[in-house]
Amino acid sequence: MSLALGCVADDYTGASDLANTLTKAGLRTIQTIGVPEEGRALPEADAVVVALKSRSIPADQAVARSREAEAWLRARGAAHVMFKVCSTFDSTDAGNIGPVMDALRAEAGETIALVTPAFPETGRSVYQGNLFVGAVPLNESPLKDHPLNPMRDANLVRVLGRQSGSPVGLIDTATVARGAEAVAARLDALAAEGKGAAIADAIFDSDLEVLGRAIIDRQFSVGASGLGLGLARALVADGRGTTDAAGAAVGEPVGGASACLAGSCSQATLQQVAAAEAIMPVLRLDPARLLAGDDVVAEALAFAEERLSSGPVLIATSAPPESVRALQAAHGVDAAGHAIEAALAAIAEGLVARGVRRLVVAGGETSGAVVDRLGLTAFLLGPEIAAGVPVLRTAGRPEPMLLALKSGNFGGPDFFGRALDMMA
Ligand SMILES: Nc1ncnc2c1ncn2[C@@H]1O[C@H](COP(=O)(O)OP(=O)(O)O)[C@@H](O)[C@H]1O
Ligand SMILES: O=C(O)[C@H](O)C(=O)COP(=O)(O)O
Repeated sequence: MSLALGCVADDYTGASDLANTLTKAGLRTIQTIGVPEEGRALPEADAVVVALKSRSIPADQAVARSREAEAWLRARGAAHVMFKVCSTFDSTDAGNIGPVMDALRAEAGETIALVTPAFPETGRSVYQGNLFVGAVPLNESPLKDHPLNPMRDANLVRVLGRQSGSPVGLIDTATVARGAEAVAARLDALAAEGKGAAIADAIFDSDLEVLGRAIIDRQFSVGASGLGLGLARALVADGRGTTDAAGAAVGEPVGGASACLAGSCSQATLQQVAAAEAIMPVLRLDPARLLAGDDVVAEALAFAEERLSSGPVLIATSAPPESVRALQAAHGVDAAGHAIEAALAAIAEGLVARGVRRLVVAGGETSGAVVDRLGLTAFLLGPEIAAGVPVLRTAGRPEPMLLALKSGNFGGPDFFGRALDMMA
């Protein structure tokens, strides 16, 4: 395997989001869960996205796991490694974007890293270093109420500066408009000033193409799917991609039952769960009962068992911000989050034991818990369900499954039905 591009992603939904973008741009891409075991045979690919569940763990653990993934990618020919973070820069002042960036930049032998979470296809843009979600700054968007990392500062130069051990500069939109050489020159100038990172403005895909061209021959960058698009288009333009990769099929249909799980509490997921009630049985779990020790998992599996032969079901813990805050006040943010993730993962395992082979999961941390519990190790990319959300086919599992790992903020109100239709 000689990779054109290697990516280390800090959560599983973000990994599949990026893998989808790279595939559409013409790179044969596979997503692995963690670093593959030594000697593990993988399909031929131009790019590999190594998915880690490292966004919300202690920074030192995130750094160690990211280093392992970066080394595995370099050993397979990846000249450029991109650290994939959330398009809404999901993180806290304790990390992990800054600490992981600092470590991987050092491993790459670079003095500065270009950083941008811009992803215009989903309404993420960066202007004067400020991240916008649609028309509003990050700190006025629903991300201000995220259960694990509420985003309360839109200025990424400040946000990353609080996380990184090195000063952070800005590559503004006027510089980007002047083209790749101007961006490269600005990066070098900021490095000469002692900056270790530069937030790059980007509003349109054309800006991301400029950024991709500017850094494709460097060794390291940090971004979301938008920067992945820019890098992929630069590689394909250089003849280092495979133009027939877009929309790769997922092979033979997969039989069995279908089910959906939702742990995301994003505004988009709340709307999608509500809309799903019109097309399938929906069970809304009470996390307070779960945390009080009631066997909510058994109740959920009994609910599913009675209905799976007739069609898909949706099991959700998703709740509005005020309910989330109340539960967290009573039990703690991490304790509540981990308990709910573990419960949804146990439910997923029970669903598969009851014949589910097509599974839709809403939420990044939720997807990580579910995929790890099911012991899935790699995915092939299928068609796109919604911007940033592809159909995934398991690789290496004796009996294949189809999954959709939906980033909390992605997809329209009809997402669950649309995903199941595309998997059928
Ligand atoms: N009703 C709830 N109250 C509190 N926390 C919840 C509730 N439902 C889910 N959670 C937790 O909120 C977090 C959602 O994170 P995640 O799955 O990454 O979703 P997103 O993709 O929207 O960020 C998880 O830790 C999950 O366990
Ligand atoms: O928004 C993105 O860039 C990715 O899809 C992502 O990282 C989503 O993370 P989430 O936790 O599923 O929102």
